[in-house]
Amino acid sequence: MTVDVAPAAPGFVSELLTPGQLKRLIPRSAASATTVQQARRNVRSILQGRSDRLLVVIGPCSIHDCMAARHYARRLLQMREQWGQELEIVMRAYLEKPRTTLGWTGLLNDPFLDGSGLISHGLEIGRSLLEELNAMGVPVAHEIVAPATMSYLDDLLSWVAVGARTSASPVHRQLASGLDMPVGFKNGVEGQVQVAVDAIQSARHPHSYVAVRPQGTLGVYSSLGNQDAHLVMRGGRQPNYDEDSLAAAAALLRKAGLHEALVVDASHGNSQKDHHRQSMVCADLAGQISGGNRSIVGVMVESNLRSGRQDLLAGRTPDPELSITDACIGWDESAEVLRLLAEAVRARRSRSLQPAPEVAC
Ligand SMILES: O=C[C@H](O)[C@H](O)COP(=O)(O)O
Ligand SMILES: C=C(OP(=O)(O)O)C(=O)O
Repeated sequence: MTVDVAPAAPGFVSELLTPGQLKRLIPRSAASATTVQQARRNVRSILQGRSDRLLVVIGPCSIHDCMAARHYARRLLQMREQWGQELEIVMRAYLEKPRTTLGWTGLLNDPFLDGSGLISHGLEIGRSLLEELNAMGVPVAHEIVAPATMSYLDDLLSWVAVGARTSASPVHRQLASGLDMPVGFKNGVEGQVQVAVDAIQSARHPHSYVAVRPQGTLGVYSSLGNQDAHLVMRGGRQPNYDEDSLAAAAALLRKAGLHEALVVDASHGNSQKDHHRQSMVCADLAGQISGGNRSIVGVMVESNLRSGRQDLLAGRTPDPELSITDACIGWDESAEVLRLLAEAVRARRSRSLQPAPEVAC
């Protein structure tokens, strides 16, 4: 939903707390800090090939109801425990949405789902939720849409995406170069992979750029470069999760001197926005992984408590368990996808434990 009544006059409408003030108001607890630090370390090990587990970023396309998000997280925690040997499960807790044209832009921007755009409330509600999820032991993922809001949330995030609409953005690349967490750059909406490879190369280098300081003023930030910037294959006009497309992407990474680590998004261009296809994409990826593919290091899934999506209608409270942005797979299907991916990791592991076939001289 967007504001359909133009304001009387353009201009600033309210003050925001500074990032430092919000972090003092809603501090990161010791339990949360442990969740974040462990998850970042685990994801880095996977991306760098030091762990043979699979990163799985799974959860709602967007969060619009905090109770439902907590409920989802409690279920996901059980999955994290059940499949911890095979999977590093990180919850998609996206609080901002990039839109192709118009539409609801996420809990941070419009927490009351009515176009009132009370961002100051959105930041407080969003930060509290992320703190709670981490304190439960569930690490979270987010997409960087508005660079300025990252300084309000960065200490609570274990993985972030730069989306298909922003991988080419110099500002996002610079910001990624200074983040202390793995950043996945998605291929472009039309399916262009090179733009994300270029982004990774840029983000791995040091940059100097204008950034929001904890005190809320602007400053020049000098980054060291982010060695955990990596590629996310999300499809475009055509899916790109098949063996040939992934091999072509791995070749582009190799050519650029980058490690061949691929996270594959089962949704978006890879499902052609039909949520039912996500399980099929995951089954295909599970087959590639079981077959020994080591460049697939992660999978993304859009999943919610209930399958499908709903329109956000003025004056009607939406179902808390059903997506108001992209359609998602429901809980049972999600649990099945996680089982399948975990088994694929086991199969890949057992392959590498088998003695190499004898070669006749
Ligand atoms: O994942 C969410 C959507 O794909 C993204 O926000 C764009 O959505 P839209 O094309 O409906 O605007
Ligand atoms: C917008 C998203 O993805 P993409 O950038 O791949 O369209 C998303 O994951 O919410």
